Amino acid sequence: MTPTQSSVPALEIDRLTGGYSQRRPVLHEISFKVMPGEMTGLIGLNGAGKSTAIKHILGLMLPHSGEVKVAGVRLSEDRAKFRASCSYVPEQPTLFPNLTVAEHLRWTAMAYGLDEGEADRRAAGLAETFRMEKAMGQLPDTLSKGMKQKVMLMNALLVSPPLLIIDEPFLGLDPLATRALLEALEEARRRECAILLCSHILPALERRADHLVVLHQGKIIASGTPDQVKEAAGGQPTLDDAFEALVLNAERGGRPVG
Ligand SMILES: Nc1ncnc2c1ncn2[C@@H]1O[C@H](COP(=O)(O)OP(=O)(O)OP(=O)(O)O)[C@@H](O)[C@H]1O
Repeated sequence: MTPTQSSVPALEIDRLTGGYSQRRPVLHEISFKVMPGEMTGLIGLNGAGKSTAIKHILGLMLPHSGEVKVAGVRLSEDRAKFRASCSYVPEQPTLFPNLTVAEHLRWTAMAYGLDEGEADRRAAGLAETFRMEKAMGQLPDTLSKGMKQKVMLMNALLVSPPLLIIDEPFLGLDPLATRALLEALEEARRRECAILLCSHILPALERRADHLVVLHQGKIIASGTPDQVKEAAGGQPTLDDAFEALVLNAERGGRPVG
């Protein structure tokens, strides 16, 4: 049987061991999948290995062993397709100093070969969603930190790739922008976009994520739905409580759960 598009994971990580040196890997045999239309939260303490995992997913670092597939393709099989299948919003916005907000969106639409009319329509919708209509003609230097982050998010959402990876999106955003982002992510999911979201703001993930992957010292110590993770942590009432219990358990040498 030929698999349909939505039966192919947008992201599949299989027993990935990796990091900055062969002698001291950061990640140890991590495995998880994100299906089209799903949102997975990747959580862990500072230094747990989340950014290192993202670098492997983006193909910026190669596995020591195991593999990463994006939309069913390994980096070594088809570099261009692998790279075009995911879009990444880093924690620190990186914008072109000489392009206005509107020009960033136009440039992204051109780079990804989007239909011009459709891209303009989506860009206008995103500007409205993020309350950025009045800022469309401004250069990055004249924008606030949160507005710069909105530009990054608008560019990623304009493309709507099979896999969208967002690192700590909530920190710089005001409450309306946070709500707008969550709505825009729901809309992206309806278009079968898979989302991997790294954040230390656990209540948002508890409410919105389909799955969670809890990383500690480069190993997955729990995974599953938010309810399964809370249950695995001894029936904790909130994800914050569950996370703390799981980390303390792992530090006492407890077995991974989930
Ligand atoms: N460029 C690097 N060279 C060598 N080691 C690194 C490098 N970047 C990170 N590390 C190490 O890799 C481990 C995982 O770091 P990583 O940045 O993946 O953590 P993180 O989970 O993203 O943390 P945070 O929540 O603080 O962003 C840490 O021990 C860190 O010291």
